[in-house]
Amino acid sequence: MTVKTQLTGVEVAKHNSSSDCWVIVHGRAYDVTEFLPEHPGGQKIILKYAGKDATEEFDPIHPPDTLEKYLDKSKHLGPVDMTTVIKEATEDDPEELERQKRIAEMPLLEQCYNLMDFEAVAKRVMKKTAWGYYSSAADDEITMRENHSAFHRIWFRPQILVDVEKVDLGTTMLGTKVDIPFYVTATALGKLGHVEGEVVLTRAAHKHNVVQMIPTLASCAFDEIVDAAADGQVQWLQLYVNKDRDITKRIVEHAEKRGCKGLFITVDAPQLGRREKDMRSKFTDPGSNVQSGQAVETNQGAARAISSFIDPGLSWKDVPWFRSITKMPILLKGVQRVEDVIKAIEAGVQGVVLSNHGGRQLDFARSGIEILAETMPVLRQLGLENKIEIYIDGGIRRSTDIIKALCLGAKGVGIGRPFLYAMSAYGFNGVDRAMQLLKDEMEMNMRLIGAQNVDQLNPSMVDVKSLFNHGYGPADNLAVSVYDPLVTPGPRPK
Ligand SMILES: Cc1cc2c(cc1C)[n+](S(=O)(=O)[O-])c1c(=O)[nH]c(=O)nc-1n2C[C@H](O)[C@H](O)[C@H](O)COP(=O)(O)O
Repeated sequence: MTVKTQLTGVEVAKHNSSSDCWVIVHGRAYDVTEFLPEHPGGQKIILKYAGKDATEEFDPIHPPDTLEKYLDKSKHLGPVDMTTVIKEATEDDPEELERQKRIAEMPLLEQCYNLMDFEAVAKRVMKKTAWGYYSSAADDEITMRENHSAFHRIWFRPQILVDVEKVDLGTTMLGTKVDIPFYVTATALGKLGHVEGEVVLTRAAHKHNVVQMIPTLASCAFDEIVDAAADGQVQWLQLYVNKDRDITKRIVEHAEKRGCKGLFITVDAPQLGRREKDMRSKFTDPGSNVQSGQAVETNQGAARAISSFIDPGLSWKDVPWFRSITKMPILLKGVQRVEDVIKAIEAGVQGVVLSNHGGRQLDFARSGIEILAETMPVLRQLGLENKIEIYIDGGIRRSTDIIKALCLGAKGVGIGRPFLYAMSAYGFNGVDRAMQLLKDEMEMNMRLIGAQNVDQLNPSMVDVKSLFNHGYGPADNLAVSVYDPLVTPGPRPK
């Protein structure tokens, strides 16, 4: 008697309704009928794949161990003979054909000379859902543009006749020696841009001896990203705090056990910002929001669909609890005014990231570099400047941005989108080149400013007179081109 070991595609296809819903992921079938109302991304996105293979849609958004971790074992139906699964005949989607043509004509990697080149290429070759999610920022995206344009209001006061034959770009971050003062900051859903996701950034960070901050909302499983690191490679954890503190405690303890050397608690996102490019993509459909039980509105985009667990009740009273559950240095990511930097010192944390989340949260929040310029003089006046490590992120696109930040007192800077774009367009080689370009630029500009190492960078080397004067501010592009050409609304959802 032959033991039936595999389901067939025909059998799975029979379970294709909201009252009886099976899907296939990575060659295995799962009964998700009872899970449907709990899915943070809504029911419709799952029902679209009822009775079918959902792997392609599942992968960029969910770490591989998601079903293992969260779907009751009784719903795991076993392997499917994939040769019996009828592949959806994808009618030739003209937009996809167009995109493939642009990929075929994309510039050679060697033709990318700076981080903005990667953005330009990524915009042309990325899937529009992915571009929409990565490039999106809140409301009119004024803060996202201010993040970079603020650096243009800072001018250098270089010193001359310094022997700069040898220039050392190295520094330490939370006690870790790094080759250049930037780190790969936490950005969610790495597999939207590249099939391997965050592990690509892990490998590039190792090659250039910089730190990687692992996002809570990574596409790759946390352990996958840690396992992809080389021996001794340093990684930090970025944490969105869950309303269920037991889950948060487990995540923090596991990260410490796996060797993470820093806990970066994101404090500027009690609710994820309203990112309209992301919302325009056809990512999610209406469905129930498991945590609050409200229906997730249509077109909330990826951000809203994956962030319903975040606790808006997080407050200063939680900091002692965090200090009680981990020995890792604790830093607050998303601090936006000097009063809160002082509170962070009083609360006993080891550092802050002056950041507005890449403009993806509160529009008209100030740039990290402007908050830094406000903060350091006050800390110096109070004799607190060495009590805490201060990082900034947002809009860092040139090594001169890094140098300006260090002149003003930052320990280092976080970089997000540029490495995502480089990865999405050219994979590991793209991120590798992006990091090398920054290193080469920085070595040259350190010579030109007259500094042999980063410790010599100081406030006298920059003129920040105009920094606080926003003038007309960055152009309000959104009013000009409301519909990003690559993310125009598709046909009305059926
Ligand atoms: C670009 C990007 C940024 C995200 C990000 C995702 C993307 C695609 N996500 S988000 O989906 O929730 O918004 C995170 C995140 O998971 N956690 C976090 O702390 N910051 C998140 N950030 C913010 C990031 O850590 C930096 O603050 C920001 O990217 C710095 O600005 P640049 O992109 O200009 O370098």
